[in-house]
Amino acid sequence: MMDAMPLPRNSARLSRIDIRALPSHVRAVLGGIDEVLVYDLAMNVRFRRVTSRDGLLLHGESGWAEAAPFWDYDPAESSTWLEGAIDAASSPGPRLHRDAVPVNVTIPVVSAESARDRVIRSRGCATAKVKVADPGARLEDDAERVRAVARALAETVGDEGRVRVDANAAWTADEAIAAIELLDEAAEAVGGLQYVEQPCASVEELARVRRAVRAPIAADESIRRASDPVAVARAGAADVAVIKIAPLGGIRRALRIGEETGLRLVVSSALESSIGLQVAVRAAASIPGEVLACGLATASFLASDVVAEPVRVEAGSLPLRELEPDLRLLASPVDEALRARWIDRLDAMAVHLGERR
Ligand SMILES: O=C(O)CCC(=O)c1ccccc1C(=O)O
Ligand SMILES: [Mg+2]
Repeated sequence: MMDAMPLPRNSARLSRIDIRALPSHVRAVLGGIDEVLVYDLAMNVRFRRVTSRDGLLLHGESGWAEAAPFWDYDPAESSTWLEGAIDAASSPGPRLHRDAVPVNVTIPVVSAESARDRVIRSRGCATAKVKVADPGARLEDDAERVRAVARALAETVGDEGRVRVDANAAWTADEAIAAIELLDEAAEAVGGLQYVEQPCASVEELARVRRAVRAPIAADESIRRASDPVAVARAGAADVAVIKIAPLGGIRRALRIGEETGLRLVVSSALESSIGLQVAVRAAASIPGEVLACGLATASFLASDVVAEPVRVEAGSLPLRELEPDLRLLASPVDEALRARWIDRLDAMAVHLGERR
């Protein structure tokens, strides 16, 4: 008889890649990886230009991990995501210092009313990160959204409420200085902005903005997409380092970079499935001492997930869990063209990784 368990609604798609059929240079890079899957998930919100997520899930001696570089990352840049996933699936995990990690609720570019709603339904997050400066968005709408979020937090968690914003490098230095002044004021109900993430693209602009505004500055793209991820810290251009585990090459490499910056750390997601999020939770749980709320509460942006029970915020934190993909999803395979694209991409990433080793 066929498996009688019904598939979840809005089902994710999942397919297997036969490792034995891969070229030897790819198999050499994969090392002890004994399972490679391709997933394809819809998102239920537009996040910048991203409306769906697809990627690879890898299994090895230490469990499951994920490599899901966005399609605008070239093979060289993407190869660090693969490196990190192979490392996480193959190496013993880090020493853990806590069994749950505080997280921020992430507020996409939505109406003020919907933003308020998201804070209230955040399952106890005292910190909110508000996306601002989306292409085509108006600063006044950003300010209104920040104000709604700050007020909702002040009402629900009082003094513990924190609001940070993320501009994804959209502003010039002059635009940033003016916008931050306005948004800092909009966050008045929680005492102003906790920090502004990546207001401008370059380290020089960040440094200039940091000198000109009250709010602290966090670096994200300046770390995650830079040839020298520590340069922004050396230049005195940031107060906080946003650490994305997958693009920075996995738990150990990412945390080493974080430590080298000497800045306060926030571990944040790259919109991974629950498998990748759980690797990032493990990384955040291994940071000794205080951690700021991490940007890992993004599973709710996925319309479906690759595990039977997606990671879920509890009392403002994500608990540590061991997760594995729901293999029943193999009954709804990804498009063959997408699977072929990932096989090609795996090859291209492996070439870069092989050369670096
Ligand atoms: O940090 C968060 O709260 C959520 C993650 C997030 O914002 C993000 C997710 C995918 C790609 C880029 C970013 C970003 O921080 O810019
Ligand atoms: Mg960011």
